[in-house]
Amino acid sequence: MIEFSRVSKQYAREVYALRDISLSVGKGELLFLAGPSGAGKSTLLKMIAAIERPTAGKLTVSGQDIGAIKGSGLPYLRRNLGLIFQQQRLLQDRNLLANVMLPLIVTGSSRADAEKRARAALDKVDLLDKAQSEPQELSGGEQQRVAIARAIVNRPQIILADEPTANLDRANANKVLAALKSFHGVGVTCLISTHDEQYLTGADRIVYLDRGRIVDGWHNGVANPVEVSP
Ligand SMILES: Nc1ncnc2c1ncn2[C@@H]1O[C@H](COP(=O)(O)OP(=O)(O)OP(=O)(O)O)[C@@H](O)[C@H]1O
Repeated sequence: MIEFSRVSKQYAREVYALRDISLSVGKGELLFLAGPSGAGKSTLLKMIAAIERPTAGKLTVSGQDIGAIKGSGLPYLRRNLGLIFQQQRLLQDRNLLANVMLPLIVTGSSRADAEKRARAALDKVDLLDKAQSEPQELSGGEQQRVAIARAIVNRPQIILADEPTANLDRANANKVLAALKSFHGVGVTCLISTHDEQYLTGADRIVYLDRGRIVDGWHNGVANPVEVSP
């Protein structure tokens, strides 16, 4: 479903965020992307959403070639993606229900249908009782769970979560990960990035990045020297 074939991303002349990445992610897989700050995790996730494009190699997502996708193809691609990125803050002057309804309203759902589905999404992240609260009344972990509800309300096939546990204590981080894993449990493909090794225990599949390359492991902030990427 997601296929990186010798993909590189070069931002400036000397800045390679990703180098020669080959990676295949199947439908319904749960994959953790690990690696220290600056390893290229955000860039890799942004490329799947065509926010950034490869500068070499080929990336396909659900059969679409990301390097070749035109502006008119982006809404179709992104309808199938649930994005949980740091930059996408919640609207502070609207309650949780309105925040989660928004992606449905902008894609033309009726208010009644949007409300029904937004309530179901809030229920899945265990926040239905706070539907009328405003974001600033919530803890960081609760805000992150609202962001998950907003990302999944369109029933995407793929969820991309960039450091969803950043700035959370262990208990809240575990709740956020449990919410994400529950969507994986119903067949959604999930890619989750983290620079924090403690959240990787029990993960089915971990891809370690270091300085833009896939490496075979990474412990206490240090990459194992053997590279598995060609
Ligand atoms: N828009 C950009 N322009 C130039 N360089 C960039 C840009 N975005 C990222 N980079 C560089 O690319 C490299 C990889 O960055 P990226 O944000 O993908 O890493 P990361 O693993 O997600 O790090 P973090 O955990 O800190 O978010 C870094 O050296 C970064 O400085």
